[in-house]
Amino acid sequence: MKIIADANMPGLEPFEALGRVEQHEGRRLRREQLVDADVLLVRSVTRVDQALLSDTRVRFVGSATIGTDHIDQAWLASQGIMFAHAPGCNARAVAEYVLQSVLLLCKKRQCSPVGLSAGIVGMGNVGGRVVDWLRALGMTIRVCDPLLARKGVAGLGTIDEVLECDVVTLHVPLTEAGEDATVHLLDSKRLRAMRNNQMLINTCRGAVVDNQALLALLEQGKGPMTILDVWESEPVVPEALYRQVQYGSPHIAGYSVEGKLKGTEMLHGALCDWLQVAPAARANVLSKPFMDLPVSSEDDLLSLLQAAYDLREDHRRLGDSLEQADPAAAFDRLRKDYPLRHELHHWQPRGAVDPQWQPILSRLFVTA
Ligand SMILES: NC(=O)c1ccc[n+]([C@@H]2O[C@H](COP(=O)([O-])OP(=O)(O)OC[C@H]3O[C@@H](n4cnc5c(N)ncnc54)[C@H](O)[C@@H]3O)[C@@H](O)[C@H]2O)c1
Ligand SMILES: O=C(O)[C@H](O)[C@H](O)COP(=O)(O)O
Repeated sequence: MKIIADANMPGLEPFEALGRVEQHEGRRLRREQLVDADVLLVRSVTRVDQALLSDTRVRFVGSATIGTDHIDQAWLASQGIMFAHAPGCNARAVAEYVLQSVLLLCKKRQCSPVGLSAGIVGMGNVGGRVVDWLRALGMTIRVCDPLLARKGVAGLGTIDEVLECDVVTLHVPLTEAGEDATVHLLDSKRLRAMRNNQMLINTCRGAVVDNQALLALLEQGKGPMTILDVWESEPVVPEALYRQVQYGSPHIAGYSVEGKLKGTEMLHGALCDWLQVAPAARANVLSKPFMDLPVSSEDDLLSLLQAAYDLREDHRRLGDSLEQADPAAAFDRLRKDYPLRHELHHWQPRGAVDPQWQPILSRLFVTA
């Protein structure tokens, strides 16, 4: 069996027991490279559709990502090609990014997040965790998720109610059709209704926010304080927009070691199920290193998060990449050569905990 996988996919060793693994650059993958492949494993930069797979031998496609907007699932189903992805794999990494973003923005505004309102758009794997963590931090929560509302989940608001909150964070899939389509969910009108003492964080997909409208607003000194991990024109990041946001990063909110490995591991499980073979036993988990917990202020919590991962570094690196001759290639290189970054549960917390900070810290250090 021939397995073609994205070059940025770690942890492929277990697949070697199932077939011959070849890695290729995901953004440049061509149909000719797949003609005699049986299995295709991608990340978000490969568009998987008829143009890529017609007249190939591929019968199983896996995407080691949460998002699936790059996959034409209807076409795969029509061809009887099995599809699997990795829901929730990097949700903790994204939630840690969002928590750090909230603390960074509050620090810039010289305010405390406690008592501020947080509006969460989309309450799935990531949004659900963000709701739980920001509530534990002492923020009041409003959520908009029309799909959950139709399933009977109570207490949800409308998008426009949620966009009134002090902090707005986006966690929806990118969808282009239907009444819940999310493309340009934050269009020019909705963005213009936001005040400049609000904060906006986008870690889902660039096109959920109309980037041109956002830039126009920010250039006039209006609009919310903004953090963008995702950009409408990736791998191109408009320098003007980068200069206007408080922090910007190259689509890496989910790039923890654990999140990436879990994505690959979930695909391995799905492929073994499909092949009806038992997955090989996994190696024992190593004991966890200690991390001291002197948290008695928001600054301490921010330092703790930044000891594991510092968003300001990603912002600086993205800025440097925009100075290079080919910024789009530099964007991809930043992602390919991304430094090792662990989720907080990689460490074992040590030391007395101030009761005020217990709710959030207990959530950060558990594995679930
Ligand atoms: N930046 C990154 O590295 C990164 C990492 C992981 C995920 N993501 C993106 O974040 C998205 C969300 O991740 P997730 O794991 O929470 O996905 P999920 O599928 O678990 O949850 C998405 C939620 O959005 C809701 N939703 C759909 N349309 C909506 C709308 N119009 N308004 C409000 N809610 C709506 C759904 O009902 C669902 O509850 C993914 O689809 C992916 O595109 C980005
Ligand atoms: O949807 C996701 O899971 C993330 O956006 C995705 O993992 C980003 O990383 P990439 O797949 O592009 O390497």
